[in-house]
Formats: sequence, C-alpha cells, structure tokens
Amino acid sequence: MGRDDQNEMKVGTVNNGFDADEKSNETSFGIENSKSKKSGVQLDWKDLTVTGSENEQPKTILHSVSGCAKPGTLMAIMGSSGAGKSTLMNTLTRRNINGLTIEGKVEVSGVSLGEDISHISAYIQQNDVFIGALTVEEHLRFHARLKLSKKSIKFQTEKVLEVIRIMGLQKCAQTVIGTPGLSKTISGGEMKRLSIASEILVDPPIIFADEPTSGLDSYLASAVCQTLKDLARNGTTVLCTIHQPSSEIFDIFDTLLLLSMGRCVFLGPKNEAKKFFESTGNPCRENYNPADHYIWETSVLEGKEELSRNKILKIWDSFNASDWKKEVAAGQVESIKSDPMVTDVVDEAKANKANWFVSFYMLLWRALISQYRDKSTAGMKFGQNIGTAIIVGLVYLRIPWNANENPYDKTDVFNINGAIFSAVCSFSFAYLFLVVFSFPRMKVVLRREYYDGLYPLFIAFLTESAAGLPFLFAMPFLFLGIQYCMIGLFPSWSAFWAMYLTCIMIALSATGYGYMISALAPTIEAANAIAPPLMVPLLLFGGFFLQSDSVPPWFIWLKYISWFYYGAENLYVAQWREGGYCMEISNPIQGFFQKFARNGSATCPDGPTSFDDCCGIENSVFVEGSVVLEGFSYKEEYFWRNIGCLTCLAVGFRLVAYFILAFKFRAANR
Ligand SMILES: Nc1ncnc2c1ncn2[C@@H]1O[C@H](COP(=O)(O)OP(=O)(O)OP(=O)(O)O)[C@@H](O)[C@H]1O
Repeated sequence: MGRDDQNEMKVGTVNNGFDADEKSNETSFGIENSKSKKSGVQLDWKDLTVTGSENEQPKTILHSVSGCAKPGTLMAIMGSSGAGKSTLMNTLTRRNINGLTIEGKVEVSGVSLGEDISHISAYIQQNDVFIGALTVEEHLRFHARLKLSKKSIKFQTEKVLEVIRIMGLQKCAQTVIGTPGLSKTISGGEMKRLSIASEILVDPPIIFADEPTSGLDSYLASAVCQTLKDLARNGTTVLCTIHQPSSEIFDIFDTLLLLSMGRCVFLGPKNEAKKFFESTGNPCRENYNPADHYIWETSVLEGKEELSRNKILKIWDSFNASDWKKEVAAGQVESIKSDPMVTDVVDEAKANKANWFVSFYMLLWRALISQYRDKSTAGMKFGQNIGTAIIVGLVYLRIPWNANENPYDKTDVFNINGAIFSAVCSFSFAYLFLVVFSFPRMKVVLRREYYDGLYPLFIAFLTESAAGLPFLFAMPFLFLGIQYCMIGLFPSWSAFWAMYLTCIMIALSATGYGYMISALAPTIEAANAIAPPLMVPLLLFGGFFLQSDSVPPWFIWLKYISWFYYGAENLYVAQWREGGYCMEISNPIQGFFQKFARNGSATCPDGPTSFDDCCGIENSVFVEGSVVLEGFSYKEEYFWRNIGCLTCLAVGFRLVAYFILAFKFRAANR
C-alpha cells in the first residue's frame, strides 16, 4: 500500500456510515463508524520496571509490567491513587520520565521506536493547555499547518472543519479560548474536546489519554469516552487512564488494565474482570459499580496496610497464573514480527511536519495575534512607556533650547543629565519587565508543543524575540519624542536619530537580559524576584554612580556587560556633542581666566564674541558640550563602538537565554 493510499485511508476514517454491531453512540460528539477501518498498530510493553527515588533511596514504581493494546480497542487503565497509572502512561509515551530508570521494552507492532513514538501517537494530557488569545478554529489551523505542513492548505482547512464537526465544536469554533483565571473561557468540556480535536487532526494510530474525563460532568465525561471509543472503532489503539468511572462510562471500554502497587493485577476484556475477581474470592456485589469494586479491592486501605498489601499480592499472583495473563503473552508473541509499515508511518509523520520557515511564520502569526488581542497588556505596555516619558518630562520640564533666546545654563546641564539618567533607567526597567515573564508564562505550552515535536526550540525562541520588535522600535520613538518636547533636548535631527538608535539598542539589550532572566526563572514569581537584584549591579557599574576608574577590579567585567555604560555615554554624546551651555560669570576677571584656562573652548556657537555677551546673556561665557562630556570621561568617538557593544550585548544575552532554555528542555527532561 502506497503512502498516499494509507493516508487516504486514514483521512477516510471519519465518514457517514454506522456499524450495526456497535452500541449506539448517542452520547459521543459524532464520530461515525468508518466503512474502511485503518489497519492499525499494536502496542506492546514487556517487563517494564520503572525505578525512581524517594528520600535518596531507590523506589520501584512499576514492577515488571507487561501488556498489549490492540488496534480497534479502547483500554481503561485504572487503579487507586499512586498505583502507577501516570508512570505507566509516561513510560509508554516517553514523557516526563526525567529521573526515572526504565527497564523493559515498548514496541509498536514489533518495532521499538523510542522517542519516535511521539510521531505515531497522540497524547491527550490531563491538563488542557492552550494559547488563550486564539479562537478554537485558529488553534486547530495552527496545529494543522504545523502537523500537516506538506498537505495543501485546502486539505488542512477541510481537516480542521472535519475535526470541529466530529468533536461538536461548531458552536464555539469562532470563540476565543480564553485563559482560566484571567479571562472568560470556553467551557471545560469544550476545552477537553478541543484537546482531543488537536490530537486527532493527523489521525494517529495510537492515542493515549490521561484522565480525559477529569473535571467534566457525567454527560460530558461519557461523551468524551464514547468519542474515544468511536476513534478506536475506526482502527485506532486507544489507552486511557481513568479515575473512578461510573458504571455507564466503564461500560464503554473494551479492555481493562488494573494496576495496584505498581503491579498489573488484571489485564483482559473488561467483562472478564468480574470472573477474575470471583476466582480470587473477591466477587463483585450485584448492582454495584464494578469499576469501584476493582479499585476498592486493590487499594491499600488506611489502618489495614499490611492486610491490604498481602491481599493485593495474592491477587497479583492469581493473575500471573491465570489464562488472562497467558493470553496477554500470546497476544504479544503475535507482534514479534516487526511491521515495516510502522517505520513508514513514522517517516510520513516526520515528513509532514513543518519546516523552519513555516514554523517561524505560524509561531509569529500566533504571537502577533496574541499581542493584538491582549488589549489590556498592550495598553499597559503602551501606557507605561508614555506615562514614564510624561512623568520624567514633567519633572525636568523646560522650554525648548534656542541658541539666542533660550540657551542652556548650568542648571539645565544638571537637569538634562539627570533626565537622561532617569530615561535610561526607566527605559531599561520597563523593557526588561516587558519580557521577563515570557518564558515562565509560556513554559507549559512551549514544553508540551516542543516535546510533541511541533517545532524546534530555537524557532520558538526567535519568534518570541521577533514578535516584540515592532514595539521595541515604536516605543523609543514616542518616548524620545515626548522627552524632546518636554525636556528641551538639543534640537537637531542628528542628535535625535543618534538618541533614537541608542534607545533601540538599550531596549534590545535590556530585553535580551530580560529573556536571560526569564529563561532562568522557573516561575513568574521567581522572575519577578530575581530581576531587580540581577539588574542593579549593571546599573551601579554603568558609570552613573561610580567613575569608571574607581570600579573595583573584581567588578570591572560588570561594566562591560552593562548597557547603561554604553547607552548613557551615547545619549550624553548625542546631547552634548553639538551644543553647549552659557555659564554666567559674576566676575569678568574670573571669566577671562576660565576662558584662558580652557584654551579658548568657551566660545559662543555663532562665532567668537565678547565673553560678557555670550548668547545674548550678559556676563556669561559659552561652554562647549565637550566640556560636559569630559566631566564624565565620555568620548564622542566612542559612539559607534558603543553601538557595536550594545549589539553584542543584545545578541549575546539572547544566545545565553537560548542555551539556558535548551538546557532546560533537553531530551532527558522530556
Ligand atoms: N519521579 C518519581 N520519583 C519517585 N517516585 C515517583 C516518581 N513519580 C511517581 N512516583 C511515585 O510513584 C507512585 C505512582 O505514581 P503515579 O503518579 O504513577 O500514580 P497514579 O496511579 O497516576 O496516581 P494518581 O491517580 O494519584 O495520579 C507514587 O507513589 C508516586 O509518588
């Protein structure tokens, strides 16, 4: 069978038709039985022993668990809390296994896939994770573009509409998903259905569902399980952990895997479990929910721990000696011959994944939509910038500079330097805090999508940085414009553009540092706590508070990674390289000597005039801006060197941030 045929078959798994053998799917969301079932794959796990550690002592979580799940069946994985359900699911899907030692084999139709199992399976996790700003349909389109990238847009669109119909999401297709706790969201049931919809877009041969009914009412829980059953009926192998299902929901499942104390105490057809428990001397009472009975009988009861453990071990022994166990072993033998179709499906899934360009485009699209829709945050960022500019402007308010009518005087020099210092500080803090929560905030989504193989990490990082650029370019323009009007900075276009370029570079460096902190911090609270102490040393050694020469030698390196150091020098240079100020001289003799001492540097901008008539102010001399720069040891010729250094910082901080993220998201942390 060619790949296209296989694909046609997979795509055609949902069509109009109804299998009379099956129970009516009146509560499902509407997957109808396929006329042509896909061939499907079998999942086997053999002698899985999983060891973790507790109080630095090794702890066996799963004890030689074996089993198989056949195509076309819906398996319930049940057990009391702590029985090992999630560990088994994680081991099978190769997720969240950091710190665990795993022995044994997991095979898909006889092929050991390792981490590639993610290409052939879908994992519907317990917590639904979405970017809240997207609508239901946009979210599915995003997934379709990344997972079915090699298919035409028409195909992707049809697939999206199909899963919307299958999962009964038509009513909320255009509704924004929302963020729990922050904004109005679609309902819990709709979220769960959307999670399933995003996973079945590619029609995976295996579906793992971890507690898909948690938090749903009985009708929705039953509908979700029936939907999984319908997917199974069409040839998918479905495994589902479930907690205390009602008898109606339990009835939907085909097979039961019961875990207790990390041991498989039953695996077989659901209806046979009753016989098995009877055979162990623990029959289920009439009219009692069998699922509750099985869990109760295999739970370690408080106050009767020893008794319960002995009983569970007896049940385990009975199962190991039973025909059901033999059947499991026999079922596994069938799949020992590897099926080459499995590697074809994996290759096809990999080939269908988006390339870097499409991934970048889609992630950028999603990030920009999120920014655009999140009006309150965008408004806050905008308001914070404008507000800061106005406050600094009001504090240092001054009529614009004019060579003849309103030249700077000594107080203006002091104020303007203060204003520039305040601007660099407020600017830096504002931009750093603009991005410092990025990764803790998107960590959950990023983690899930990256480990699902949806896109490479560096693309996610690049788009996160790129999405903020319009803001980074626009805001300094507005900020500087306001400052220019209110503070009366030196009014020349060359000074303005030099300041604008420097402000952009400061913003890029500060955001780079922000991304670094963001990548380091595990939570939003941690990012909030560590950002100021990590920024203050750069501010202190940036040259405002300590002259460069007096920086202690062991802190000297801090100066070189401080954007304050390069940025402030450039802003002062831009302000003072063209202008100057008028200094009143109360004593003409003192003025003469000052002028003489400066070797003629105190002159009027319009040419030499008498020192007592500078800039139209009597008894004053014009002091060139270079004198102000000299006071700070700033040099005009360092302007481009500083821009170069700021560029290195902006890139360098981002690279460090990326490497921190890559370390956190390494394969061993899956
Ligand atoms: N990484 C780990 N290191 C050490 N012990 C672990 C680790 N992961 C899980 N455990 C322990 O293994 C046991 C089984 O955990 P698991 O989460 O698989 O149970 P569960 O059946 O899914 O429980 P629940 O229904 O409450 O989610 C628990 O006692 C748990 O504390």
